Amino acid sequence: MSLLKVRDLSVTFDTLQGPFKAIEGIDLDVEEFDTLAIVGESGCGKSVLGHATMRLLDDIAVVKGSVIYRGREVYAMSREELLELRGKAISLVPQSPSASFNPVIRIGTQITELIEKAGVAHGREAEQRALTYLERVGFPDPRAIFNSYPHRMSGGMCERALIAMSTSTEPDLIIADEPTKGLDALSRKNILYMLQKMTTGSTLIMITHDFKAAAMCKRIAVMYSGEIVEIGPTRVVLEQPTHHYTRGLIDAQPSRGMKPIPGRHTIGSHTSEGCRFRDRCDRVRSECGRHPLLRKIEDYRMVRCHYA
Ligand SMILES: Nc1ncnc2c1ncn2[C@@H]1O[C@H](COP(=O)(O)OP(=O)(O)OP(=O)(O)O)[C@@H](O)[C@H]1O
Ligand code: NI
Repeated sequence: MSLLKVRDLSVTFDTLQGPFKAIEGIDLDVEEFDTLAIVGESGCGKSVLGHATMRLLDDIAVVKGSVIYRGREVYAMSREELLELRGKAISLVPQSPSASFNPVIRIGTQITELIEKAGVAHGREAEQRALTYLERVGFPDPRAIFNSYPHRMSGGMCERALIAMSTSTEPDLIIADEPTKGLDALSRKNILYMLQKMTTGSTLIMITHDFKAAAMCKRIAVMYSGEIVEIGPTRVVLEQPTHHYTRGLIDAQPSRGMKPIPGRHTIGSHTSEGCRFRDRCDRVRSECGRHPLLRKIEDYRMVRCHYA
């Protein structure tokens, strides 16, 4: 049984300009101890997918489809079940540390509270656990960090504390949203090392722009304009991308000369039929006027292109 099973998931936001479809037709299976990177240009729906998985989107989001965690439908869970899911089973490391830490409450107090709320430990024991996790993420003086305020810490330190907090309840699944965003090269390397160490023994979904970060995951899913366009083992996908968008993204990486993908990433306006990437694709043919399905091309490998 998959740990997480997403079926035909779509999210539409009700906006002043009308309905805005952020993700559509997402199918995903994540096995226990799997590590999956989700990549794609800004606005393609990565964070929306992460939040929808935990039923964290607000009411203006219309969610269709299904998210099944350990055989249970997340969208049919009671309030209590949801609290348990978010407190203990799945942990989201949000895109900006400032969104998860209150700047004026000591780091230690916040981690301790989370541990207590999840029912993992209480009082002194919870505090001790917070200290242990701060130590595990490499703070040489965990007590000093425990007593610090988030607004006084650097981005890299905050991200590290966030990883300590998110793993302190020992969740089965960790969804890390852009853990290396805005960090310098050294902090980035540290955070990736830490994330890898701290998620050993759990399942990880890492949302990222950074292919170096993605490379630490066993599998990679590439999203374009609200859809998954390619998914497979990371090494194979990065070495032999089949979708032209994946190829474009790889060539746009700094290590590959930052060659930009021509054209603009259109999001949310999927009124027209056909492949969403066709305006930017250099092998477009008449067939591309038909919307391609995500289809299997090899074992464990799927792509949404008529010509792959
Ligand atoms: N609450 C909301 N209301 C309306 N639109 C939203 C809302 N949240 C997200 N969106 C839109 O949905 C689309 C997908 O957003 P999302 O944050 O998932 O992108 P992303 O792939 O995570 O991008 P980034 O890499 O910049 O974080 C964007 O166009 C965004 O503006
Ligand atoms: Ni995002």
